[in-house]
Amino acid sequence: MAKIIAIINEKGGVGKTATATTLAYLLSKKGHRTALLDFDGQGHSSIIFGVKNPNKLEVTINTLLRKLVEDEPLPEPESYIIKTGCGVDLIPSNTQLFTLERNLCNVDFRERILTQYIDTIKDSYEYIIIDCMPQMGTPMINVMMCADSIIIPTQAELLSAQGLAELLKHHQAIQRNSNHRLRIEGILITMDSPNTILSAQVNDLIQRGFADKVPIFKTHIPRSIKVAEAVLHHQTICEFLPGNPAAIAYGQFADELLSGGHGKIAERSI
Ligand SMILES: Nc1ncnc2c1ncn2[C@@H]1O[C@H](COP(=O)(O)OP(=O)(O)OP(=O)(O)O)[C@@H](O)[C@H]1O
Repeated sequence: MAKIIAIINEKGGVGKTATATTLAYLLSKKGHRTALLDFDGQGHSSIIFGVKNPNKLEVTINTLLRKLVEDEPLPEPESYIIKTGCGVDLIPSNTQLFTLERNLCNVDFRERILTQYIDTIKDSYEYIIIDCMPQMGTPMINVMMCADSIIIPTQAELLSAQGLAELLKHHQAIQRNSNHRLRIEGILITMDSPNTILSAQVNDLIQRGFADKVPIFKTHIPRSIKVAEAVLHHQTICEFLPGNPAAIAYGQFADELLSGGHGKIAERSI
């Protein structure tokens, strides 16, 4: 049965998609049966994994959730799960997902629709990685209800770090009241520019604010323009340029995650 790991931060542009796609890629390369659920209406994970125009797809996660709400049978997974070239199975998304919050508002047990869906594919994988949308609300509560754990990418800048406290409150409430197994794998610092004053200050802020509350990955992902360039080639940085410092750091992050050795003290590993 799959471990469900959600990549969450309600702030936009902090590296959720880069982290979700790269982690899924690395897990698959290590031989784990891995699926990536694109749970963001922007469909960026779908695009990185080779979907040219997500809005032309017939079946996306939104279609599947709508069928569950309307008590209709789901199509066979083989008919809609996209087998990507890099070995990851993709459950795609497109702009229809932006209507999910509104469509769920009068639905009974609306916080558990995604759990219902995940239950239908969970036995086929070792890992299901969820790339989340940058906002809280019913769709994100659905994610926290079905996930085993969450990773919180945070850009090394002040405004990104400030949103963390709010997210931790949501996590605590859901863990206490509904999904007791939901744990935080850790905060992952992304787009870091080591050796800058800003990076040192934000790192210090995150340490002082959170190190006694949640684990912080020792590995930081450095900023590299090549991460954005890889997207143009529909690839993650690890496939596009395995020797790039961000690719190497993502590899170290994946090892840290799998070894369970990510502690509470963040030391620079790069
Ligand atoms: N380590 C990095 N170095 C440089 N650019 C990066 C890095 N990681 C991500 N980016 C770029 O930063 C932008 C935002 O990253 P990404 O899409 O992963 O963030 P996100 O949190 O998923 O955004 P959103 O909230 O909009 O879904 C993208 O253009 C991406 O290519």
